Amino acid sequence: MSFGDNRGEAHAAPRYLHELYVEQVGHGPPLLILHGFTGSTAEWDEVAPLLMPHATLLKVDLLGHGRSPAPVELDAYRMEQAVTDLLALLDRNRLEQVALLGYSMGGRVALHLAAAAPERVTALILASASPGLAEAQERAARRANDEALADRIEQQGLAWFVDYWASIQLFASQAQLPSATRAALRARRLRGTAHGYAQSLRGMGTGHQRSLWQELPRLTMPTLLITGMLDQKFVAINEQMAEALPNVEHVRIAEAGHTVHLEQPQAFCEVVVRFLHQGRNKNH
Ligand SMILES: C=C(O[C@H]1C=C[C@H](C(=O)CCC(=O)O)[C@@H](C(=O)O)[C@@H]1O)C(=O)O
Repeated sequence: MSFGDNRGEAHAAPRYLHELYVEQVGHGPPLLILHGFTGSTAEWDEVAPLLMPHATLLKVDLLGHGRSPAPVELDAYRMEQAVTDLLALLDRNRLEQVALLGYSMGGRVALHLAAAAPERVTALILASASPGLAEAQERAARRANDEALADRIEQQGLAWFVDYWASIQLFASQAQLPSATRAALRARRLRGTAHGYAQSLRGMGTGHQRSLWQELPRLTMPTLLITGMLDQKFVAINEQMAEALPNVEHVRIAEAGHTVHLEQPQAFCEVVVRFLHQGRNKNH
């Protein structure tokens, strides 16, 4: 399967458009929101009520997650295929343009969509995201790590992986969350499947995508980068992204780590809503 050069067109045919699970709620201009690895539409449960009065939320379960399928073929998970299916979803909903919000892995998908079809994206919100790894050697090493983890997910099973994943350093700040919040996150992750997560990692993992660092300067849509101050790794990545993006604001949220919308939902939504209204005011 061949893909376009990502400059406005992908040659892949929409393959999963009718199988993607989509929820639409809210009132206002459309906001397509994309969850992170091990997430789903339920990822937004804490923030949807705060965002719904300001936007029509188009929540999607990416392949291998939530109530969307987990195909066997790895090409299904490639970023270019995800972009093609999401653009077809917008077409089906007769949405010429949307604002786009992606968290972590969903932010990497959002960046691919914005790079492939910038004319479709009125505003880009990236929460704890990255444009991938710049160096081929980094990508190769990450692919090897992700492949090994994917195999382990399938060998050790879902419960093992969910507990392992919650324990990684990147999510250390979540230890401060109420136990009920952590339990709800664990329950959400357990509603996925070991196969779906493993396949997503093999097809859409950080090491499997191309680097989008060189594409950032041509993304002229208003872009909001959100990171948690306690997530030093992604604060640093997003500071570098902000240097390359031409129309960008980087907001660092206090007392939050990687999953800002879970750790500081009110602050997260205030920043998102202000940014969305700013963009609308400029267009009128
Ligand atoms: C562990 C690293 O990378 C992973 C961390 C975050 C991303 C993600 O989507 C996590 C969502 C969540 O569980 O809340 C994930 C991704 O982008 O696919 C990364 O693999 C790291 O140290 O970079």
